[in-house]
Amino acid sequence: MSTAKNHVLRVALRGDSILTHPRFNKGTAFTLSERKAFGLTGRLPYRVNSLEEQCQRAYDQLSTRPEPLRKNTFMQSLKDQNWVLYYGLLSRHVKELIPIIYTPTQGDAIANYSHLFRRSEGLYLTFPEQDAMEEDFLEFTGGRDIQLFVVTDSEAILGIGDQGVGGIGIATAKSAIYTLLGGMDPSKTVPVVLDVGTDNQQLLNDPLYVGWPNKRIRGKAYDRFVDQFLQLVRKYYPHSLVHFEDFGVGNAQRLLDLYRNKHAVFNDDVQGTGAVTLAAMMSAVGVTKSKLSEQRYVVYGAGTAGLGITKQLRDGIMSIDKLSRADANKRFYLLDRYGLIKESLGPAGKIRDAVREFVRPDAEWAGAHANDQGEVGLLEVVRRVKPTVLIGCSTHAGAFSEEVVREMAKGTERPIIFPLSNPSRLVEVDPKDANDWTEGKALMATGSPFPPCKMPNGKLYDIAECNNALIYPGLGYGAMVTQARTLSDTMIIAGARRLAALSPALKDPDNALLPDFSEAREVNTEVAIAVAEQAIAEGSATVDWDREEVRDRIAERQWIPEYPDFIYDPVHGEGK
Ligand SMILES: NC(=O)C1=CN([C@@H]2O[C@H](COP(=O)(O)OP(=O)(O)OC[C@H]3O[C@@H](n4cnc5c(N)ncnc54)[C@H](O)[C@@H]3O)[C@@H](O)[C@H]2O)C=CC1
Ligand SMILES: CC(=O)C(=O)O
Ligand SMILES: [Mg+2]
Repeated sequence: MSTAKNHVLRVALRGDSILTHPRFNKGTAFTLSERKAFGLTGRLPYRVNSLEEQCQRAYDQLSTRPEPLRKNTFMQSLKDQNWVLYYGLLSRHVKELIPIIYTPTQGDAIANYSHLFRRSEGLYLTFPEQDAMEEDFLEFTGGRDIQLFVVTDSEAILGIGDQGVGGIGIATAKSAIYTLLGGMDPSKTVPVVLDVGTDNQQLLNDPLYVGWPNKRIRGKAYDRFVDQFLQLVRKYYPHSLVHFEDFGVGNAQRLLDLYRNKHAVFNDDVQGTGAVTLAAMMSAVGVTKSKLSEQRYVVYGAGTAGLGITKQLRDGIMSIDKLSRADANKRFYLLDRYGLIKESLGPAGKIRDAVREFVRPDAEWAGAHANDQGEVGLLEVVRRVKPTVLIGCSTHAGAFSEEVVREMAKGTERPIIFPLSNPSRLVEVDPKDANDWTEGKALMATGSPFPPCKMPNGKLYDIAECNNALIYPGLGYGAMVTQARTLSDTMIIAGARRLAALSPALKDPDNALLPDFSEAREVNTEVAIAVAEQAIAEGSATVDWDREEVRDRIAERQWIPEYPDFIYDPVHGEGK
């Protein structure tokens, strides 16, 4: 709740109102004088605890719950009660608890949202209520200083598809990560779900489903609804950042392109995933002592993340190795459900406009082994292309089979293999298997956490977690804190380069390609600094800081989970 130690806050609430308000509640940590001033003496047991003691107690309670989903519901109820304690606990156990409040466990919580539902959190904008959207928006935001909206329409949640209203759980989780790892003040962040219905039949059949039980709205009506929301944001919060999360493949890139020149918008699945993968790739080519432009990239799953990664790597090749766009594009081979994306898929309507730049010429594939429909599969692509890099974002578990991985290893000394699909069960290859099949030569990164692998020399190889959470809080915070008008491609590349510069593999090539998640807060702060410096350098920042003061300014402003001292002020205090 504070941005600095010994911060003082004037608060207008008292009695039960302050105890039940998660932003202001301190529970047993209210001091004796605060208890008197806020009418709490009879409402609390005698002993005053420190935050440290509260965290210890909460951690003990959490530890009695063996299953991750039960830990997740415990954390959720802690968040409903006391933000400082929730973030205090998380920040003391970052690596252990991120998988509980985020992927993979949050995916299960979202899939069970209507059954686990206890309390609403965030802004629910529902299609049939669109006429009242402005009223609902204003009622919720209540004139508060909002800096960030994290919005989803729930069509493509974390690799588990359309989750209807339950998708609010990704907006709340991504917001919490902004606070935990980026230093964003949680009272200035709004998670939003645009409930435009769902095509998930299981949810539609469920009598307990709490969302709008209707088929998903598409086309112009959908666009108008999304636009209505964006107009409100632009009208009332022109300096805010809008973070799009887990929109479907037909909308993610399209909405980003539509709004990027009108407001500071960011699509995490496209840009965040692209940026973290670029950083991991820079680190991998550092190990192989080669260049980004010298790789042959096979990207399996050309959806939102796959294409976002491809474009970000392509932009990286252009800006770092100075290749032309056309030459950089040629380094990529994309595959989707119909195999390799090549010209002849076009007439059958199997190529999305968005991937056109990366379509391979048919002539190049004359004589290739194909199925009856002329589709060329992954193994054949690997045989012919001899990729140095294989990236998975397909949700096709096990797609990188032993045959594929061994074939790849024949063509390159150190295969760079990034199976990035979430949750863990959908990974394209278990890193342990890829490690065995390549005799420890593979350089790997995954989307969810995996245990280290044993290399033939007996050393353990840590698997980098190439998840956008290692970078998006810093990208967003850097843009937000400088009130940048846009989060530009150059700001994103600056963030990715800073992340790559922190890679443990720079010290020892046997180390992980990215910093460990236990350091994710420090890492994201560095990313935020790089983004802010770039925003200032390119003139998109609206603050008048010198580049040299960025680090100090960011440190001053970051929200940290510590209790401020409260002064009761019924007239001017916060919380009224
Ligand atoms: N590590 C990270 O930070 C991130 C990981 N992801 C993960 O990437 C995966 C994909 O996410 P999105 O791109 O948002 O989904 P998406 O639905 O936009 O893309 C998936 C693509 O894979 C294709 N695909 C599905 N089955 C396939 C198969 N058998 N063979 C070839 N292609 C196939 C689909 O046609 C689609 O184009 C998910 O598991 C998601 O959790 C997404 C964003 C960030
Ligand atoms: C990590 C993430 O954004 C996803 O899996 O969708
Ligand atoms: Mg996502």
